[in-house]
Amino acid sequence: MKKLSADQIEESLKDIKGWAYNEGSIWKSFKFQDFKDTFSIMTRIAFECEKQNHHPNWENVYNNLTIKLNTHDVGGITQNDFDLAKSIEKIVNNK
Ligand SMILES: C[C@H](O)[C@H](O)[C@H]1CNC2=NC(N)=NC(=O)C2=N1
Repeated sequence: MKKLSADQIEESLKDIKGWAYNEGSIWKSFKFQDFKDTFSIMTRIAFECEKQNHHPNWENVYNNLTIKLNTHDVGGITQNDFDLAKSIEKIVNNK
């Protein structure tokens, strides 16, 4: 997988609402109803990550979930990060 340039990252971010680039990752914070909802969505995301063999850095505090994506294999952002971000949006938006 090829590392994306800053311009390519900027362009790809336009397709995923609420995601931004910071310090080597693309990231977004989510807030859900309660812990049960949050963890259930995390479980669904986890299965999708296994399918894509691409895994998030994430932090959960009660009903808050912050997800940071990067490709540690290449030390940057790749298309894999944007593919996973789009899948996460589908799961979160129940599509
Ligand atoms: C060996 C294994 O396939 C790789 O380490 C995969 C697994 N999941 C991964 N997840 C993420 N986010 N970045 C990677 O570079 C990555 N690499």
